[in-house]
Amino acid sequence: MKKHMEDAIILENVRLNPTTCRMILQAPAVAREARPGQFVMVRVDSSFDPFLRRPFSFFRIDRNEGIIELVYRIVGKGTKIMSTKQKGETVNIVGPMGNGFRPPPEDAASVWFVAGGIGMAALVACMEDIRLRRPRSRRVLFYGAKTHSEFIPKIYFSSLCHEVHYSTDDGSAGFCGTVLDCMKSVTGANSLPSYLYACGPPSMLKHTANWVIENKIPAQFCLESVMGCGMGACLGCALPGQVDYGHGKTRFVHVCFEGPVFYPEQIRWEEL
Ligand SMILES: Cc1cc2nc3c(=O)[nH]c(=O)nc-3n(C[C@H](O)[C@H](O)[C@H](O)COP(=O)(O)OP(=O)(O)OC[C@H]3O[C@@H](n4cnc5c(N)ncnc54)[C@H](O)[C@@H]3O)c2cc1C
Ligand code: FES
Repeated sequence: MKKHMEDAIILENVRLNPTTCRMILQAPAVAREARPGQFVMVRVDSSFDPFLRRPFSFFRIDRNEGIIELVYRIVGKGTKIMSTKQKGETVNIVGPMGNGFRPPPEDAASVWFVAGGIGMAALVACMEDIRLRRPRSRRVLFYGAKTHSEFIPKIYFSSLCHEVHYSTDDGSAGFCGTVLDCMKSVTGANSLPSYLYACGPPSMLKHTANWVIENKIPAQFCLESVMGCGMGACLGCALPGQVDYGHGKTRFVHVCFEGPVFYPEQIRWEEL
């Protein structure tokens, strides 16, 4: 897949909640190639400080209009600078990077999406895509966060799924507990999903992976790791896992070019 570098024009950059922003970018070259689950590397400032580009998933993609959207949580220097950018300014981006989500089988009766915190940023584009590709599948979202103020507004996802279940660690909204416990609480043994997509913090993914493997549910997981180059040069994004290229299995997977989307069997979760 062709990658592009372009100066993307900021069309909007607004807060969705106290710690999360949404940036809309006019980026026709990247948008043309982008798929859900892939990401862009953003140079947050032309001053080269911070020096390394930061990776962000495609939150939404509009190929016809040449627009991509990012939803990002402010956690450090780079994202703080991003949050100060104004409409009309540009940010240099490179992408699309990574493999992206594959669609579920044609006959998948129910597809579940499990989002933990800012992991939701990668799943909205996936839900939108599956709504178009598999209109007969029942789409159910489980959305967990530490506390209610971390949720992004439901206007961004409520029309994409048939059911939404919220959970918070502190009980301030929805089910009180983890998103996996929330899933288990609404699931009888007879109503397991045909397919599952997940994105969130490592501990959430780990527990969800054990659960899908145990219940033989086909799934894809979108993972994060701290990235240097984002394009396979530095090997800094390695995680314990295995990819079979037909001549023996590897011991590590590289999130930027073999991921960020993996089948649960490809990761050594116990070592994460
Ligand atoms: C493929 C991919 C897609 C991503 N998509 C999104 C997204 O859509 N929205 C979003 O908000 N974030 C996303 N992230 C995480 C995002 O890239 C980091 O939060 C960002 O780079 C932090 O930059 P910073 O300069 O603000 O923080 P820094 O000052 O670099 O770091 C602040 C803190 O964040 C931690 N951190 C830095 N990078 C990462 C990382 N890659 N993963 C986990 N923790 C990190 C650091 O260890 C440190 O504790 C994604 C990461 C990857 C690898
Ligand atoms: S971030 Fe450099 S190889 Fe993946």
